[in-house]
Amino acid sequence: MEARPAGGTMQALIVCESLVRIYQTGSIEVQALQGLDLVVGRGEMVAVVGASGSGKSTLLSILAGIDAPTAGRARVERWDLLAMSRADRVRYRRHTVGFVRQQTASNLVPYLTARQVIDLPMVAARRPAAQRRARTDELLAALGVADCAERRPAEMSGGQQQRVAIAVALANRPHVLLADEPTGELDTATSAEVFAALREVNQRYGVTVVVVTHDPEVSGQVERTVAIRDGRTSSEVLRRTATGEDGGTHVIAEEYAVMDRAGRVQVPREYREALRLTNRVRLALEDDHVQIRPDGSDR
Ligand SMILES: Nc1ncnc2c1ncn2[C@@H]1O[C@H](COP(=O)(O)OP(=O)(O)OP(=O)(O)O)[C@@H](O)[C@H]1O
Repeated sequence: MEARPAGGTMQALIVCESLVRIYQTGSIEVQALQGLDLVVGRGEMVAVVGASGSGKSTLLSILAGIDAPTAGRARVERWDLLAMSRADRVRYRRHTVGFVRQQTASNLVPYLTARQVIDLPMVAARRPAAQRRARTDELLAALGVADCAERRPAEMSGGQQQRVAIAVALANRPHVLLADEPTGELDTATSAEVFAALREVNQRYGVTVVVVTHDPEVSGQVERTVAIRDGRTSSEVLRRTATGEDGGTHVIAEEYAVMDRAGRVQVPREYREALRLTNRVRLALEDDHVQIRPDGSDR
């Protein structure tokens, strides 16, 4: 598969520009997002990584319509997430996005079977019973949990619970599936299985998937990984498979810095430290690249 620039050649489904979210607790202000830029194309599967506190969950809550941004732009399909009424928000959360949380138990209901819990969002959307039953059977099969249909969460493994949670999130055929550390509580083998399920639904249903993860192994399985640092998108890794001279295929991963609309780029700390780039730097336009050099005027 070809690597592509961030949403470049595809129709953009999610567009965040200079997104800001400030939390105010008493007199303390926390800037969880500080001008984040992100474009996700329709049908893409993107992993979002970053240190604890970098703003990943905040981004996902905003995209899920659970939280509202303070400033900037955030659009998902036709929805402007900064200008939605309460009723819009309910409609958006019911039909446009599906959400899977980290805590396996919080995605399900202890006293409901898998079949009953997958049915719930469709009841809320007033779908006819026959249609609901068919969709439930289809999702249980697609996620490999048909044998769990009549089981309650306590009778399922963590991996099965998360696959049922994905089925719940997909019940109303959303175009976007958001998952916040869906494999955080699972062991490596089970994580791989849940991640494979996300990939499977991404390909089978064409649903756009944004998944937050701490797990580098998991993020290595998607074509595009977006790194957030201090509430901003700092870099992206694009992966593509290429055929070598020996005829074998291998994966090439290339890291890109992300430039915002104002032309700002974050220079990685290792680069800054290696060349002692501080405060002022010299920029020079070359034929096919831009050069950044230490100031030098003080030496
Ligand atoms: N409701 C809130 N009120 C106040 N501050 C908050 C709130 N939610 C998040 N924050 C702060 O915003 C920043 C970003 O938090 P966020 O949960 O988005 O980070 P994260 O990258 O998802 O972290 P983790 O990987 O630990 O889940 C943190 O400094 C956090 O303490």
